[in-house]
Order: sequence, then structure tokens, then C-alpha cells
Amino acid sequence: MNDNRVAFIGAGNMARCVIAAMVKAGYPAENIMAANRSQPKLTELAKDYGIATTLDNAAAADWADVIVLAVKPQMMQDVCSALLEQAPQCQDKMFVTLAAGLPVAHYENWLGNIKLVRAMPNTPSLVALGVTGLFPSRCSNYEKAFVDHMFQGTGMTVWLNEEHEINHIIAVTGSSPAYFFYFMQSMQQKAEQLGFSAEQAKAMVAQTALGAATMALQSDLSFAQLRAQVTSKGGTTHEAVSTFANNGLEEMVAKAMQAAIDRAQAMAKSI
Ligand SMILES: NC(=O)C1=CN([C@@H]2O[C@H](COP(=O)(O)OP(=O)(O)OC[C@H]3O[C@@H](n4cnc5c(N)ncnc54)[C@H](OP(=O)(O)O)[C@@H]3O)[C@@H](O)[C@H]2O)C=CC1
Ligand SMILES: O=C(O)[C@@H]1CCC=N1
Repeated sequence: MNDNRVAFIGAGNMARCVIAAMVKAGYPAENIMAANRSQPKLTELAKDYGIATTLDNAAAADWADVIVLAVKPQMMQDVCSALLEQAPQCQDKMFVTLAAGLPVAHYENWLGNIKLVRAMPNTPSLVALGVTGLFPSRCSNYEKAFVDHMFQGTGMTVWLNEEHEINHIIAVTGSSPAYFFYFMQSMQQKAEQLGFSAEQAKAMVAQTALGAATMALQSDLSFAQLRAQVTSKGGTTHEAVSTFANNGLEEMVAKAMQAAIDRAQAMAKSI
């Protein structure tokens, strides 16, 4: 499977995370190429992962067996239309798109009835602790197996049966690293006010988050049960957690996740 040539169109944050995951999982760097409209990120990728790079999207598409569309949703139509014009044979190749919000129907309007997987990875893929949601369209079992192989190094893959579930994955795993970073940022700020240095505060908060996530992954206990283990009757944790509860944490989280889903749905209509 490592024989397939994979070209990324767009070499930003998410492309970098997936490329890192692939290379670290053993995918041959000589079978990966990144195309970008400007040079700096390409130079970094070539230096860090030894992959080929180009400023020419069509050349990358011509070279590839699998084309990964990794530009922002707002750029996608222009990028696809230019590919079809400059590398028309790409229509017969396998496509993977990382873009949030854009349904299969949009790509079919821009590129024809292509073989496509909508993939929704997240940034912890960079350290092989990501989650990637995958939804296939017009793909053979081999093509699905290849895409699964491609994303194995990101951490965990989850195949979806219905396209709308991609928007749910966005809320649960695609966007959610930012929720955790926001929470950790807030904790760091308070820790600094308490007198810890920025470096100490960041390290302590991140280590605690890692420990809590690792415990949850290694335990059969629910999040609520793990929380109860920390919460002594009449103790400090109870006061802290009650403050979250009394200020509507659960409702706020549900609202935030729904806002991500609503935005993905709105993007589909606006592009
Ligand atoms: N960031 C995330 O956590 C996640 C992002 N996604 C999706 O991944 C996609 C990329 O997002 P992200 O990596 O964050 O965005 P970035 O802005 O980091 O990357 C986009 C890249 O596309 C390049 N680009 C723009 N136009 C063109 C063009 N015409 N031809 C070639 N390259 C071009 C940009 O080049 P330049 O360097 O010149 O600006 C940039 O490097 C989006 O569709 C997003 O929805 C999905 C899951 C998670
Ligand atoms: O914010 C976004 O739209 C992208 C998709 C999921 C994470 N980042």
C-alpha cells in the first residue's frame, strides 16, 4: 500500500499534521509530495520530513495516485477548478479532502463523479494521538483500506456511514483540541496569577491533562466516576466542580459543539 503516491494540495497546519503522522508511521517520504501557493511551509516540510514539494498544484496532481485537498474551504472551488483545467486526468484519481463543511456534492460539481473520501483529522495527529473521521463516496474496498492505512498514523480512524456525521465529528474531535487548549489556557492564566511561572504553569496543566486523559483511556470507569474519585466530600474539588456546574458548564459545552455543527452546515450553503 505504501506504493501509492500521495500529493497534498495546500501545505498548512492540517496537511503538516497528516504528513507527520504518515512519515512517522513509516510511509515512504519519497511517495509524498506537498504543493502550496507559497514557498515557506514547503521548505519546512521538506526539511522536517524529507518529502518532495512544488509550487505547482497541477504538477503534484499529475504525479500522484491520491490527491489530498488541504486548502481552506473558501479556496476549494478555485483550487478544484484549476486542477480540472490544468490536470484533467486527475478526475480518474482518488481524492481525499480535509475541508470542513463542504459536502461530496460540491466536489462532484467541481470535479465530476470522483472517488472521494471526506476526512476530518485533528491536530493531535501530529503526535499520533489524533482522531480522524472518514466518509467514503464511490470508493472500492481497496481504496477505503488505503485511506484507512494512510490515516492510521494519525492515531485512531472512525468510518462514518452517513455524510452528515462528518459535521458531528468536527464538533467532537476536529475542533475540540481547541476547546481543551482554551480550558488549559484559562487554567494557566490563573496558575500564573497564583505565582507560578508561565513555563511551570503550562507544564503542570498539560501534564495533568495528559494524566487525566491517559487514566480515562486505560480505565473502564466513566468520566463521572473518575471525577468522583477526585472529589472528596466537603473538600476542595467539590467547590471547584460545583462552580463549573452552577455556571452551566454542561450547557455551555453542548451549545459550543452545536455551534460548530451549525457553522459546518452553514458553510455548505454559503460555498
Ligand atoms: N486546522 C485544523 O485543526 C483542521 C483543519 N481541517 C481542514 O483542513 C483544511 C486546511 O486547514 P489548515 O491546514 O488549518 O489551514 P492553513 O491555512 O494552515 O493551510 C492552508 C494552506 O493552503 C495553502 N493554499 C491556499 N490557497 C492555495 C492554492 N490556491 N494552492 C495551493 N495552496 C494553497 C495556504 O498557503 P499559504 O501558506 O501561502 O497561506 C496554506 O498553506 C481546511 O479545509 C480545514 O477545514 C480539518 C480538520 C482540522
Ligand atoms: O475550524 C475549522 O473550521 C477547522 C475544521 C476543524 C478544525 N478546524
